[in-house]
Amino acid sequence: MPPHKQVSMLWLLRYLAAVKGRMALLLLLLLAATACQLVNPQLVQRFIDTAAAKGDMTRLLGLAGIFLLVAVCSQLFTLMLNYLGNDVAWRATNRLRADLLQHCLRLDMRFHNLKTPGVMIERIDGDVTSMSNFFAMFIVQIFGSFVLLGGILGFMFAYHWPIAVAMTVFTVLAIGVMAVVRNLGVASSQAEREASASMYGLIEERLAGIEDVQTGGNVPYVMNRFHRAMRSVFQRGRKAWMLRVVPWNATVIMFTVAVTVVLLMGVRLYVSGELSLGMLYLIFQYTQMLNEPIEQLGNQMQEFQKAKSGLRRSRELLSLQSEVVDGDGSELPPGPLGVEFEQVRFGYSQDKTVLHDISFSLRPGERLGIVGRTGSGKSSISRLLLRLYNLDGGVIRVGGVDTSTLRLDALYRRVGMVTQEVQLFDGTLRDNLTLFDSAVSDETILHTTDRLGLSGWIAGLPHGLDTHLQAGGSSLSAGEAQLFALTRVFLTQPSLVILDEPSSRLDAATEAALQGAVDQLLERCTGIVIAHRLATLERMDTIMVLGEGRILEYGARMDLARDPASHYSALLRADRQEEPA
Ligand SMILES: Nc1ncnc2c1ncn2[C@@H]1O[C@H](COP(=O)(O)OP(=O)(O)OP(=O)(O)O)[C@@H](O)[C@H]1O
Repeated sequence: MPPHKQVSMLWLLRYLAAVKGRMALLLLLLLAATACQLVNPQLVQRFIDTAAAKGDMTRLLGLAGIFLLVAVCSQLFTLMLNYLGNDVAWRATNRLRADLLQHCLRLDMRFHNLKTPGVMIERIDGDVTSMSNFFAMFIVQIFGSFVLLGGILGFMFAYHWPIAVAMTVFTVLAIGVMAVVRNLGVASSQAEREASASMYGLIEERLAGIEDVQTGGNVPYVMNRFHRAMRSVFQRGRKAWMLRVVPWNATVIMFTVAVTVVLLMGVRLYVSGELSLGMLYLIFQYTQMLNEPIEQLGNQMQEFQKAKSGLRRSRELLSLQSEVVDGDGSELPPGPLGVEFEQVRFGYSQDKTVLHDISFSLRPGERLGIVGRTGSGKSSISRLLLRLYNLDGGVIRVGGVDTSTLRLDALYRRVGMVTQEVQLFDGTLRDNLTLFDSAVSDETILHTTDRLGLSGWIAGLPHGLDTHLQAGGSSLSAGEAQLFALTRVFLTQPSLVILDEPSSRLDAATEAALQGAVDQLLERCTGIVIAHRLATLERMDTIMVLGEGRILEYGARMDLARDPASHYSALLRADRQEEPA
């Protein structure tokens, strides 16, 4: 969407529709508060005129009593209005936040590769927060301001039309000026939000890589970039603020002129005896009161400008489509799933092909080991199998079904993956193992860990399954994280499992435990193991050797191992020579 394209506000109505009952109550309260505001000056006018005419004391006391009652009610209504306005804002914006997050979670990896988490936080929360006041009060206050303006001018026309005409001219002019200048700040407000999104991105990125920043002595460089980001936020923020306050300043000047004109007209009429003192007060008071709805309209225009850039960005985000589209099939055959790649071609960007013409086929229950140098495309194969990206060409079939025709959840239910990076969530070990699925009982977990030979590890933790783990992955060592990830996948009972092996060396005991767990896992499903250590491949049926995105070799492991001319046996020889060292 081009940055300056007009954005319709109508899609927001969807969010307000959910709170329409509360909105109606808000409008009722507003009408009641406005009525109180209009009535009170008239009570004072009568009070002044009665007092000036040395009228009845009981009537004066009565008027004072009613004035007090109306003033208290007006205050109460305003209080309730504020409360309800905030309530509506939170309800409506929380829905929008949830929609944005859900949408982002479904967007493809190409999108996520380009955005840092900091930027995403700003877009999901920051932009929406900038709209919250707009949600709460915009419609209500715009409506309320017009009702109040209408009421004031209506009464004035009933009392004295020339002054009413002067007030109307001023009101129309003031609103007209605001309508013309209201769009001034939108582009700069958007630029301000963009600058602040990249500042959050920078903070997040650097904190995520805190170890590298500290050990690499990069703090001055990071601070330098941070200062530049802050300067950009400040400069853009200042410009946006200045452009936002223009409408407000314009009306303040016009208002001062209007009050002077109306006051002069009123005083002249009072001196000539055409107006009572009470009426003079009423005219003065109503002219003063005009300021409030006009200022309110100005404020709302400012909020509108702030909201509009957030709104535009949220709308833009919501209109992005994931390149990976859910298919409509959900049927995969029972039992271990075969895998077939047919002339698969893929690149993360247009200009570089990472996988060329990859074709192979795995029978259900078969175990494939993939080896190859760093960057040869091993992990990319597993990402494609899980449909994290679309293919540039070819077909991938799982269980004989083209994965692009499958529903993603149907695929993920049957395929498990253990990567080198294990993501932990803030919660107990149990929650992390079951991914918050309370249907998995403790018995199943313990039975599984027992089978995998991991019960000793869990028993060694301070609170067993209730041990609290921190988000990220820092509370587990590399070996523990791998054991943990295997258990997690085991519990989902996959029919096809992909293991992206850790490259770090584990101690002998952990390695033995890990190997045992892998064997157990692969016993009941088809397995693809991306191996960095050739020892892991001893239990594989088939070997694929990848080189620069092409299959250099593919065949039965035993055959390749026996053939001295094969890449695989060359790798085995190199591995054996390395070992004594
Ligand atoms: N998210 C990405 N965006 C762009 N290019 C990528 C991305 N991930 C990987 N690549 C590139 O694709 C190529 C293959 O990467 P891949 O991760 O599949 O290699 P690999 O064989 O698994 O490597 P390793 O053994 O180091 O894990 C590399 O050139 C890499 O730079």
